[in-house]
Amino acid sequence: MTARIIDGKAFAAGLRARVGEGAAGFARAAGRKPGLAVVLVGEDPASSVYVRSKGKATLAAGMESFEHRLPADTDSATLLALVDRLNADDAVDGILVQLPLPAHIDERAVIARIDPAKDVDGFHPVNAGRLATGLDALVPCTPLGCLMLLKDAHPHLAGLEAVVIGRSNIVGKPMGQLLLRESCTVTMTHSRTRDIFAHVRQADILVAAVGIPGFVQKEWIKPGATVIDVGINRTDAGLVGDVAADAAEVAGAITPVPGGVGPMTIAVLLRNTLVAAGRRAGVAVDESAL
Ligand SMILES: Nc1nc(=O)c2c([nH]1)NC[C@@H]1CN(c3ccc(C(=O)N[C@@H](CCC(=O)O)C(=O)O)cc3)C=[N+]21
Repeated sequence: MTARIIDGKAFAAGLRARVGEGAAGFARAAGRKPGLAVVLVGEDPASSVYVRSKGKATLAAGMESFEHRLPADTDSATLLALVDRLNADDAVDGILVQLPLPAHIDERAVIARIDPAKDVDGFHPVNAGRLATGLDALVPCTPLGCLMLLKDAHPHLAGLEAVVIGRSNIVGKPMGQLLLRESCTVTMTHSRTRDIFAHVRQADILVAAVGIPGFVQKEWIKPGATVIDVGINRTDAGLVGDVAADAAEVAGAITPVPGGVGPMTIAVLLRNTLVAAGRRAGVAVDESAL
């Protein structure tokens, strides 16, 4: 058997189109477009590419894009002052500060400074806490994108064994929360987990977010499992995921790299911006239609 390939690129295109319709409806009701501000400190080439594609996707969805590029030696006070200005700017519904930041800047302090209502990355402790306690939250884009792909593949997630590899605040932890919210039995594994394959082997649903190319081996996969590969690793062989390519011979369904989770991250960012705009402006946005 060979796995069905989950087409994240196509799903993301559909989501972007639905967000575009929602953005047009918002604009009619509010008299302005939803606005997303993206802040990039320094000139990391990969980050620069992502920021440009975010800007293009934002405009294509009928939203305003505000790009702020600051030099690599920008000090914390300057960056925090920019965040304060964006927090106060009524045209800005979403704020994304591209990570990682240069080492001399305290990332946590910057994230904590963003108005939680504009935190479209869902990284602010208030949003993390709201997600964990079952309140309406802005949810991190990558794990929410993974969940959308999973729900599409598996209308009934309740009771399934889900294993997450990786415990970052950006992917692993919120992914675990989302799967728990869907009533999966969730196992969180990480670099210190003993006999990790013995856990992975139980997984009906596997989400791999470790950042090690080909870390998950074919033999670890339960036959028929749904595998979401969050890894985007640049190697001499090109972009590869955290799951070995031959795992597709065993899995029931699997996301490719590229063309899987990556495109979903940007589409969900636009979704979160529309949701934030609706909540801020008191304009009804049908989140269930997204
Ligand atoms: N505050 C913050 N929020 C982020 O969401 C954030 C960030 N910082 N820093 C960098 C990472 C990375 N990221 C990606 C977005 C899209 C693709 C994507 O579209 N990938 C395509 C193409 C990959 C390629 O060709 O490079 C794919 O997987 O098919 C990948 C990675 C968002 N990030």
